Amino acid sequence: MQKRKILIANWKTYIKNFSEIDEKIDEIKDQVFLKDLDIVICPSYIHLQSIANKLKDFEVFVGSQNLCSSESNANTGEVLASMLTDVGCQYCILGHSEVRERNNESSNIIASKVQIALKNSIIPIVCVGETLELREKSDYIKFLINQTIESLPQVSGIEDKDIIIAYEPIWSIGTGKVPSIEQIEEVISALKSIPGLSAAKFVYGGSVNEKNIDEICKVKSLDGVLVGGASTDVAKLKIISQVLQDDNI
Ligand SMILES: O=C(CO)COP(=O)(O)O
Repeated sequence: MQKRKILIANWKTYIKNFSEIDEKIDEIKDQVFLKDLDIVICPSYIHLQSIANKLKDFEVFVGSQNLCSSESNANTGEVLASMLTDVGCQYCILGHSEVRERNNESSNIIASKVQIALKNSIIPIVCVGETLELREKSDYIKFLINQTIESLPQVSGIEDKDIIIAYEPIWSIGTGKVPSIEQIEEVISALKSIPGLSAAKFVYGGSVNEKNIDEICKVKSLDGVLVGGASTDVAKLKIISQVLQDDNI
């Protein structure tokens, strides 16, 4: 059975002030038509509550870009999963390569964050991806399968849980370089072979924009896309959402 398609907008730190955020959300409400698609907006922590409030009666979801790996009280500088749930956050991006690299975050830590997200009714969007060097020099499929398994709590324990696996090759993020249909297909079908992920959705991220979304939609094993830069432009977001809905990827 085909899963409902999803468009995840990772706004990273592109949008810096509340007035710009307000404008974008109003534009999304006015212009983005949703029928056969879920849209998740992932702003920085500071803008999350305001966006969740603005989107309360509108069928667009809100996600965070990380969460704390602990649930205790003393975590200076962190945001707990329960705090995210409290402000209306339904999704969370975990293991993004920018976070893995900056925070030296291991897949084991990401696995514990996935567990915490699920416990707090947050759908984890688990990012995996290889560097260009790894793709050229070693068995990248084996690496990606291992990275995915290590980034999940315990594959047998997550069966039937709502989880999103995002394949984001690091060499494609923000570079304009997009893998071929065959290259995406190869990775997605390898990741889908991991036991226990029958309920999971699989999305692609890395330089997705309004011009290449038609081509990316040819990857029939995908359930959607994770978009960075282009998602902060509502006109582009609108085109991407329309193509996803029109095309049965
Ligand atoms: O990192 C990404 C989404 O999480 C991809 O970013 P770009 O779409 O800007 O390449």
